[in-house]
Amino acid sequence: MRDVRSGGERSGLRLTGVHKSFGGVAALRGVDFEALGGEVHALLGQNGSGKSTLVKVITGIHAPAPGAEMQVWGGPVALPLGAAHEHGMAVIHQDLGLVDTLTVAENMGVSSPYGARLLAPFSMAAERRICCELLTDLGARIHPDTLIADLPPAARATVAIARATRLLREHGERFVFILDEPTAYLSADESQQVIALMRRVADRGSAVVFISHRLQEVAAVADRVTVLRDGVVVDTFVGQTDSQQIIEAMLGQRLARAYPERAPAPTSAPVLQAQGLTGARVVDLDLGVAAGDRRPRRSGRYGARGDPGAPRRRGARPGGTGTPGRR
Ligand SMILES: Nc1ncnc2c1ncn2[C@@H]1O[C@H](COP(=O)(O)OP(=O)(O)OP(=O)(O)O)[C@@H](O)[C@H]1O
Repeated sequence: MRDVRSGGERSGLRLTGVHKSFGGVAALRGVDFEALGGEVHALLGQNGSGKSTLVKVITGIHAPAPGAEMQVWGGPVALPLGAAHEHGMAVIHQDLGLVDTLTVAENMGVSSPYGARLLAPFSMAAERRICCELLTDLGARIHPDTLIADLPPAARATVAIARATRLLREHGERFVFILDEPTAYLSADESQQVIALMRRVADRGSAVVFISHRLQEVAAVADRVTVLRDGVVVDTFVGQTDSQQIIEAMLGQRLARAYPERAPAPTSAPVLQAQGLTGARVVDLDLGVAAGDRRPRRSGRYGARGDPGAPRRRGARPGGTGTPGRR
């Protein structure tokens, strides 16, 4: 179902009529998007669907074509936006941007208003106190003198959000956080903790935009899901999300068509068979291919690109997330 009603007073971020092209490539084509305070709003789409471009328009990195409008907490803002943090908005990127060799409090200090102004007096004691206050507010018990390098991933994400809050609250009390694939390289346990963190942030009144390719996580936390396809918002799902519907919206076709049922396993004898193959990217591989096979039967570890056994490259999407990539 498509839902374009304004959230009224709860509207943390509202964009209408966003178009953005790069030369001949139309990255966004008339996008409307709204994130409400108190909600986690997942922004989904296949690679190249326009998610990053939309975030860059929101944060002022890209200027949209004339005609686009944006409101933050109900107040109109001029586009292209100047400094997003002055409007209470922060993007938390995958790498979090923390300095591993500094402590939690020092990281907060680096991006504090004092840090930014450089000339203003800086008190480490005050920084520690503020740090504890912000972390406690996020429900975290992290000592301000802990080195970032010694923190587990979910705690680091908490510090990144606390640090952003440190800066944002200079400009207001209500915030919009955009988390760009924060769980992409985390284990299931760690991801759960980051998801719980997002929930807490939203429950404290902020609008949280969650960009992810992991549909199970989206289903676990999102109050609304907006799907972009080829630069167009094709659907917004409210409440309980049905992964199949979301995938179909992302693909633009029924799943049955996109992934037809596999042909029954061939019964004929293999025309090619190999056992115990080992090489640069293959370990003890048994392989059998029969006439009519769509996929060879195999066992052993196979390190080819795209295979679940392959070492994951940075930037590659983990397999088995339920999200089909563009093929
Ligand atoms: N700076 C740019 N110059 C030219 N084309 C661009 C630029 N940025 C994005 N595009 C194009 O705009 C379209 C949308 O890209 P965008 O990066 O916004 O998609 P995305 O949904 O964020 O993808 P991903 O999940 O891979 O990050 C793509 O066709 C992309 O190639």
